[in-house]
Amino acid sequence: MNKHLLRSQLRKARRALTSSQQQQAAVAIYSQILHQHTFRSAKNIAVYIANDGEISPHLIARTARKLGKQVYLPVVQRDRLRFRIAPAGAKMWRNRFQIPEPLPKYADVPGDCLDLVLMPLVGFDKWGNRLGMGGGFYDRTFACNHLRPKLVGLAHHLQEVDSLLVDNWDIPLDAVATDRQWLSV
Ligand SMILES: Nc1nc2c(c(=O)[nH]1)N(C=O)[C@@H](CNc1ccc(C(=O)N[C@@H](CCC(=O)O)C(=O)O)cc1)CN2
Ligand SMILES: Nc1ncnc2c1ncn2[C@@H]1O[C@H](COP(=O)(O)OP(=O)(O)OP(=O)(O)O)[C@@H](O)[C@H]1O
Repeated sequence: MNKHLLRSQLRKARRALTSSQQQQAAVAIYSQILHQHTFRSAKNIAVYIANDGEISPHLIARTARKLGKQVYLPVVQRDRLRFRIAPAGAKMWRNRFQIPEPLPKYADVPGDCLDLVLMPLVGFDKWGNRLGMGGGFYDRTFACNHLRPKLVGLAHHLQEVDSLLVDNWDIPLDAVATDRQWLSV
């Protein structure tokens, strides 16, 4: 199946989850991540604001701050992402995709300054290939091999597919955390 069709089907399935399913999934994924060495050892962690039925990392972000970690959110700059410090209750505006971003008064850094990036995804397979929203933002941001942080996709289990078609610009994930399992690649 081509990326376009698969993307629209998986997005539809994700959006069809009820709010109680979403809440349970957010708790489940939080419990998964909390025990992982990649999370415990990370000092600078990027999360995202859930959109379009994505699994929400808000519980992870809250605990990360309590543990003294610095939490960042992606900001869209031209064709790639930078990561802006997002303290609890940070003031936000919406970007061109209507996703909230912290205001520019908070400092931002390039992706290679982070230890761990929790990434939204539309689909994934057991080899850590990732299907995103189609903008190529994460792929461009982490195209450079050296100094790449740990990239961990967060997903509802229904976002797993047998195998994704891989393009040469696709950057594979180091792991995928779902509401049911932790998959190290
Ligand atoms: N929560 C979240 N934040 C994120 C991403 C993401 O996938 N999820 N991104 C990951 O890259 C970046 C933004 N990329 C995005 C790319 C396309 C669409 C999107 O909804 N496209 C709509 C059309 C929206 C419009 O143009 O107004 C669509 O395809 O229906 C959203 C975000 C940065 N922040
Ligand atoms: N490193 C790169 N250099 C130039 N163009 C790129 C690069 N990575 C991705 N692209 C472009 O981005 C477009 C979208 O790629 P793709 O469909 O794989 O996005 P995605 O991974 O689903 O989205 P996202 O990373 O935003 O979640 C492609 O048309 C591709 O040409």
